[in-house]
Amino acid sequence: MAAKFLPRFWRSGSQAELLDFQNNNVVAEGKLDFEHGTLKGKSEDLANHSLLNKLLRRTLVDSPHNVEVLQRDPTSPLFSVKSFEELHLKNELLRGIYAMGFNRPSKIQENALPMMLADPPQNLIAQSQSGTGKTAAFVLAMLSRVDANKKYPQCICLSPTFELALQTGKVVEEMGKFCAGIEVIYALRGNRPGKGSRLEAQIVIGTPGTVLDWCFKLRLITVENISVFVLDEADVMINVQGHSDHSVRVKRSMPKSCQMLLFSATFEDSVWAFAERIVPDPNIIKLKKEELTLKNIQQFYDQCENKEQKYSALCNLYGVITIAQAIVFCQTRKIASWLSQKLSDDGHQVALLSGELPVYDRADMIQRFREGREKVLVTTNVCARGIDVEQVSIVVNFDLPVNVDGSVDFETYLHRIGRTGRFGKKGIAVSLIENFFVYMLKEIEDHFNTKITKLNSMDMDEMGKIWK
Ligand SMILES: Nc1ncnc2c1ncn2[C@@H]1O[C@H](COP(=O)(O)OP(=O)(O)OP(=O)(O)O)[C@@H](O)[C@H]1O
Repeated sequence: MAAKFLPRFWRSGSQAELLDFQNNNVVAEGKLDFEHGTLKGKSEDLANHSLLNKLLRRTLVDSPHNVEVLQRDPTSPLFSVKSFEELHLKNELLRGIYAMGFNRPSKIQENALPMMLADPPQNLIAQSQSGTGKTAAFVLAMLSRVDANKKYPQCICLSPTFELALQTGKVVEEMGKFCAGIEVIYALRGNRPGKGSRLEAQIVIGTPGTVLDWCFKLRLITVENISVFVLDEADVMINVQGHSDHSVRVKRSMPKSCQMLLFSATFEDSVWAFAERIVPDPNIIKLKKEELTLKNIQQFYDQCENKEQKYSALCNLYGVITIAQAIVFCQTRKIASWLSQKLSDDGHQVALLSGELPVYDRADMIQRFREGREKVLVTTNVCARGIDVEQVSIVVNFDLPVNVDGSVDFETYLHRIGRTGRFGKKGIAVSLIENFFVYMLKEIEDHFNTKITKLNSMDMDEMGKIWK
């Protein structure tokens, strides 16, 4: 079955790559799916962050918080499982899960899986941060519900972009590798089976516009046969123009008996309103995000005359920060590339993580950093948001984060710095401030009720103290 299980895709001649997941060879190319919607600004950032997280994630994120469960029928008993065996899965599926190295369900899976696999099927809205096991959970639900003997689409999974759809497909491929006769097909731009052709794959993964076309324009999918409808990355989805409407139209065409599952990493009101349009009578599962804190972080600042003096200060710091690993934050791409170039020209080894880099190159860069092959990463907010590089011990603010009106962006300050002191580890943050902006430090101290200590980067003895 493994060979038959390769993704089917018709080459479109654009840029991204579709891999043959068994052999890791490029079997096709494509591009981020802009199709009927447009991906720009915030939505592109969100989709890229999500993709980056997926590309980089090797293990589960362990949340310290408890799962909150709201049952559609509060009187029915609440089941949770501590092992995959308790779910009475097909043997070949269990083999697939163990082959992936999963020993036991993640926190969210403990509650979500019994609901998702219940008979009669139950609808679910689940929210938890990236990396907590949502994808694995709904892939398992799809694989356990399909009938391998029936050669037509039975599950639909909507993803916001071409790339994210491929990532989900990769999990289906891996988890289902022992499931004989189950196939997945990608409803993505560029992949166009002829009108009237018969689809044999049971699982369809695609972007909303193309799935809609396959259901109604091309009549490749008989909607009455769909028993599981998954909408993944709802928070990214609603930010792509056109995707919400297309998703709602696909959903409306599903039979009443179809199980509806919706997942999101965040849950603002807009995501919630959208979720309610997609999923009737839902059970709801939420897992709080790990909260960032400045508790374990020593904060310093050095006051400088201008950009050049900030640069000298950073050079003086270089020896100290490369004892560990550091991220240097700049306010704009332009400053980030100027800085990394200047540091390299002066013989310092640094890597530039720029928003101009394609996502796969960014992932490579972050991976190199994680492996310790790069010691200093120069970047901007946009690029680094949402990426956790746990071993970072030092954050340097080459520029303090500010909002468009010039006021301090406290949230970004916390996000930049909060990452250094995670899991109880000690972190160090150094902000380089031009004279005119020193007042901002006081605002930060007041806002977080914290202390930022003055440092003189010209005094090497003093610099050594930051590690004490
Ligand atoms: N029960 C489990 N045991 C061990 N590892 C798991 C388990 N479930 C998922 N994983 C792994 O943890 C990582 C995150 O899981 P998954 O991708 O399902 O999370 P997610 O919440 O969907 O995150 P994202 O939205 O970023 O994809 C993946 O590498 C996945 O293989």
